[in-house]
Amino acid sequence: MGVKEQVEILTNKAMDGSLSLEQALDERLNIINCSPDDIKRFIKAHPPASRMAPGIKDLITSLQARGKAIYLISGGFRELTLPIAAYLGIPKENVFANRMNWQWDDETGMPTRLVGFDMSEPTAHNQGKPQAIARIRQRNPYNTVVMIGDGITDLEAVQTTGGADLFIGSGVVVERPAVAREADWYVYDYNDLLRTMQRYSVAMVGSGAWACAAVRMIAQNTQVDDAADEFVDDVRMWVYEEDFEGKKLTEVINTTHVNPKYFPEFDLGPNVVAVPNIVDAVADADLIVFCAPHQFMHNICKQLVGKIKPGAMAISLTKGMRVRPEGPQLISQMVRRLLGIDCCVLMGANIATDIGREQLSEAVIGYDNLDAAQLFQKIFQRPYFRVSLLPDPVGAEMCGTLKNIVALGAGMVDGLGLGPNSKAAVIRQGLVEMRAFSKALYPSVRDDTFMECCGIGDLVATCYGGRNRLVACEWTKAQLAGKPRTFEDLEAELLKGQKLQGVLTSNEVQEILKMRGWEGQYPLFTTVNRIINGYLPPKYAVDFVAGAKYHIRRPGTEDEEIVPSRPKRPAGAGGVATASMHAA
Ligand SMILES: NC(=O)c1ccc[n+]([C@@H]2O[C@H](COP(=O)([O-])OP(=O)(O)OC[C@H]3O[C@@H](n4cnc5c(N)ncnc54)[C@H](O)[C@@H]3O)[C@@H](O)[C@H]2O)c1
Ligand SMILES: O=P(O)(O)OC[C@H](O)CO
Repeated sequence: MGVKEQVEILTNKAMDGSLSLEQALDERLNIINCSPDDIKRFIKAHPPASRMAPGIKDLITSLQARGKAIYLISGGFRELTLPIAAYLGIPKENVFANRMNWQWDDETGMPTRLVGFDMSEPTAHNQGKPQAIARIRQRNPYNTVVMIGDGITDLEAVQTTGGADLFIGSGVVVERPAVAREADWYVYDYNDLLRTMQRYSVAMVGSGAWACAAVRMIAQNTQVDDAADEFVDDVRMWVYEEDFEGKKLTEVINTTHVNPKYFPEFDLGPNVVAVPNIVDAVADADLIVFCAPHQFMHNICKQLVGKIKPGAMAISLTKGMRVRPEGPQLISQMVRRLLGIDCCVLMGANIATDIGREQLSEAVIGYDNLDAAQLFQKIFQRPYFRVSLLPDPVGAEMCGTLKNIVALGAGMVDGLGLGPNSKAAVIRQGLVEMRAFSKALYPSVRDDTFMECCGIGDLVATCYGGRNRLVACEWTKAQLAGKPRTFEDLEAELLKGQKLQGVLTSNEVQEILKMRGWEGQYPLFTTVNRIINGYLPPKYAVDFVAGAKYHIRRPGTEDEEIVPSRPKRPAGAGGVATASMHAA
């Protein structure tokens, strides 16, 4: 009988429990009696790939992709187990196996002859596997440890206090009746495990330009079918139903895979399913992406109360906030409050059409729950869309909200026909006020967040290429031409159904500034607000310090009136500040 057969017999005796592990090791030592070169030759002749049970590599890859830690605990030898671990992508610090003790050559310092085993390794003894698991648990606060194996010594892992919580017996290579009898679950094919692992279903709530660009990326990611696939292919998208050229918009999207009204240039993908009923759209979703204009979000959330799958997680891409008598509320806070689920945010310099064109863009996921953030990162990350994680969700969302006010100022600069220096001044002051206001409301907000793509990055992109900038620019030109138009009118004409966030946000933020007596500390925010409400002419966009110095007076009427802060100076005509007031 050859060495291989003799070792196999001993291994089987140890695995079916008829020989103690210590005895089996001793006897193996006598049989093997190998040198380091013998081991090298063995590994070369029998590379790890040739020694794998079918399906095990895919199973491990898939578990790791879900963030599960994998350990290899073996009664075999470390020298032979490490190459297998490397092949399976298991870090060597996660390997427990027996260590060989060598005789060393005094001259060369090289190992020459096997002389025994390191008996301090838990795997050198019976009950060694539960001991190894106990060590793992001491070092890591895992909630659940599952042992998968085919031997009695693997089964012991679950029969001992402090060991594994569940044992899955394997009959993939060899079936041992005692193991099959006692296992919590017994499989003959690792693909059975793979198939039963949870896959996450994703829903998008919203169907405007950014919602469509985002769902297109998600659908590209969920469509990938490989061992690491964690997501159901189809993505359900709630569409606020409307007619488009005589047909229902949802029908048009489901037949053409394009949203012709809000994102006309781009194919969303065959796996995006437009759903007109919001409850149907999210009912089965594990991951819910909110991306609707902020003014609709409260009504949206109210419709979903009690309709969300237990354990679902959310992310908000919406930029804006809500102001209630009891104080401000960010959209993610509203989702959390009304729906009782975790909600991260995704914020960045993300102009929808550029992302549709697959131009490089950056975003952060602001999170409290790292596991949720990592899952969401997987559904958004594309080669052209770099997503990083930021543990400051409030800071990120405040950036996304407030930059829309600054973008109005930047649009005014453009409408006034001024150049980059003036716009830079508005952007710089805007960033200062964004940071100050965010920290004043939420002291935990981090300074560094404003240097991220959700801060300065988004501010620059929006002030040069956003819709708020565009509409404010045209509004300013109309004012200067003496043919004033309203923001609503220009929004409808220029954006064709898309929604501006900046004007509402400016009014919402100004309400907070007024309530707290902070207007003077935020001259750009205050001046922009006064301009869009007709109290100051657009030229104050670059003279915001002066613009904010006017007091608002309520002379016994509901109407606000702007007057200069220094009463003796001459005022302009009527209640609206003019250039002559500023000259004062
Ligand atoms: N467009 C962008 O480039 C972009 C980029 C980043 C972030 N955002 C933010 O994403 C959010 C969503 O913007 P968008 O670009 O996806 O939308 P959008 O402005 O392009 O479209 C408006 C959407 O609102 C929907 N709608 C209209 N009336 C509604 C109602 N009563 N109730 C619910 N929905 C209604 C429309 O069907 C449409 O889907 C906003 O907060 C925006 O600031 C937009
Ligand atoms: O087009 P805007 O002005 O709504 O801005 C779009 C995005 O917020 C840019 O990141």
